[in-house]
Amino acid sequence: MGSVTDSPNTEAGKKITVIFVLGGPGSGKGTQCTNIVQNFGYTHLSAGDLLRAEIKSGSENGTMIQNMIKEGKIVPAEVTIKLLQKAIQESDNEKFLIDGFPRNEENRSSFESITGIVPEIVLFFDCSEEEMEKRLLGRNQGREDDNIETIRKRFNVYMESSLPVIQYYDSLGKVRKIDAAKPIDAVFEDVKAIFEKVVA
Ligand SMILES: Nc1ncnc2c1ncn2[C@@H]1O[C@H](COP(=O)(O)OP(=O)(O)O)[C@@H](O)[C@H]1O
Ligand SMILES: Nc1ccn([C@@H]2O[C@H](COP(=O)(O)OP(=O)(O)O)[C@@H](O)[C@H]2O)c(=O)n1
Ligand SMILES: [Mg+2]
Repeated sequence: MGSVTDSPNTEAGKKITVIFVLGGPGSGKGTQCTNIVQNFGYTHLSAGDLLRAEIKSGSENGTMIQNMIKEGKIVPAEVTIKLLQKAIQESDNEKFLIDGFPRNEENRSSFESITGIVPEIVLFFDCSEEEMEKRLLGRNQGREDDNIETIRKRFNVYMESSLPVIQYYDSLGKVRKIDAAKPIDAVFEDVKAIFEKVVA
């Protein structure tokens, strides 16, 4: 599992396409991934959802993950990558949206060295902190990290650790930046224009 093979994007014997979906907390990553799945046949893998499911499953890492999420910190890459690999291997699909990952340099470099997978493109949902804060406070999904104290910590982590990853992919010409401050439908119009150009 997870071995690097001759073909860069091969996992568990199948050729796969990966698109990373990045942007600040509350920028609309999950919302737009749902739209993309319905229109373009990708499978949505949210790193945050996989980590929250791991807590619920009673896994031995559950308490550690829960504490990290409450503090807005990034869980060690090894843990998140195992969950992503398992989800990829269990899926019949070959096209994946990986949402909320990689969130720091350790996520990025470990994923690349462990799986050998490089993203086709990176979608970047660009939104002001003020708008993201408003959305997170109104999200109403009962998340323990959607409170103002943790939100501020998540914004700091985003600025310090996640933006440099986006800049790295930008230097490789992979980033497709989207104005995420617009209404959901208008953002999706821009997303569609990008996907219509992706050769899958
Ligand atoms: N373009 C938008 N305009 C207004 N609200 C939005 C928009 N996109 C998403 N939302 C809302 O903002 C909240 C955060 O969206 P979500 O997709 O969960 O973001 P992320 O996964 O990036 O944290 C949700 O309540 C969602 O319904
Ligand atoms: N690659 C990742 C993604 C999320 N997480 C953790 O999960 C939390 C929630 O991530 P998420 O992607 O569900 O959050 P949103 O950006 O959707 O609001 C993060 O604040 C981190 O604590 C992580 O540790 N590593
Ligand atoms: Mg999300």
